[in-house]
Amino acid sequence: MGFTIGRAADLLPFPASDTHKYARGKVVVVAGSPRYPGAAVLAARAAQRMGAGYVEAVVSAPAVLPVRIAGPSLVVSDRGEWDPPVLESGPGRPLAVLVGCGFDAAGDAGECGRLLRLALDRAACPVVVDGGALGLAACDEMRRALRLRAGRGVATVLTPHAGEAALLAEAAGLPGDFLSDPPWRFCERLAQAYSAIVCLKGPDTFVSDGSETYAIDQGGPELAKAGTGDVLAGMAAALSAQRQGDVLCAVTTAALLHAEAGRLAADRRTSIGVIPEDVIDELGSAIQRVASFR
Ligand SMILES: NC(=O)C1=CN([C@@H]2O[C@H](COP(=O)(O)OP(=O)(O)OC[C@H]3O[C@@H](n4cnc5c(N)ncnc54)[C@H](O)[C@@H]3O)[C@@H](O)[C@H]2O)[C@@H](O)CC1
Ligand SMILES: Nc1ncnc2c1ncn2[C@@H]1O[C@H](COP(=O)(O)OP(=O)(O)O)[C@@H](O)[C@H]1O
Repeated sequence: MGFTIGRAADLLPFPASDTHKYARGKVVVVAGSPRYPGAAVLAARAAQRMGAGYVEAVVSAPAVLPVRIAGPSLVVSDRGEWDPPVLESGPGRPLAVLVGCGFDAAGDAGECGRLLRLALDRAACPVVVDGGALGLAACDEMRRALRLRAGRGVATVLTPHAGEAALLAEAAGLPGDFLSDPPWRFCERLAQAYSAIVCLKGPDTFVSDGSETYAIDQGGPELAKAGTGDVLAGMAAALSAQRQGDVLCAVTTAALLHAEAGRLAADRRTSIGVIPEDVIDELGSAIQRVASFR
């Protein structure tokens, strides 16, 4: 249940001296919407800071230029034209897809559903499903798609907060008294029901693949601010790309580093003042601190 800092330290993706950008992992971030463009920037930035060598942001048409300006090192494209071939990690070229941060499932359900479906069907690599895409994943059709992915041996990660987790539980027909389970058990059962790795976020965060479950309790209330979940999702996608053989531990390591970065940001800004951008800024110091346990 506990996840030691030493274990996280061993998973840190320090680059080899002869590496190149693709070898460090590519992350495709399909995120944002006309209503929430900022979520795409937070997630993509966090993926870069978590070591991904190449981050592509696939965003709504009106967001293309603003996202390019916010992140000149991001490769930005229009989601309306997103129709990728099979997205596969090549030899020495790991890949992961993040889908859903800043999706506006209420205003934009058709297009968001198309993008989620494309990500799940075409990505023969880890897919992290976050934000507005979680509500769209809460149905039998998507559960079947996740089961198929698990059967093909590719990991899917769901990152719900308590509200999104309740939607997923209800759609899977989990018992009405389900939320009275201890949260680690709830997380484990969600993972089983969705054939996925579930990262159940909250004051304590639990990460489960349905049989093994880890708890991260280092996070503080400075993280309770809109946008920190987008940061965690970007980090989880980057580490999942780089550690494809152990996505459960990659996501747990992301949650641990996220908590550490929040703490370091609070030391500087107080738990009142921290904003999600500060968590991204402190990620390097969090990595250094965790690396000292190697
Ligand atoms: N800068 C941005 O562009 C941001 C975009 N965001 C995105 O905005 C989209 C929609 O977010 P909304 O703010 O509308 O929806 P929320 O995800 O905040 O809320 C959806 C529902 O869940 C409930 N809920 C939220 N957190 C909960 C918790 N911890 N425990 C129990 N219930 C909880 C809410 O009351 C609401 O009914 C998502 O795709 C999200 O990723 C947010 O991440 C915030 C920042
Ligand atoms: N009181 C708290 N203590 C520790 N961590 C928290 C607390 N409240 C929220 N968090 C963390 O902050 C993040 C919030 O994610 P989420 O609710 O998805 O936000 P958003 O969608 O606005 O980005 C999660 O990683 C969660 O674990």
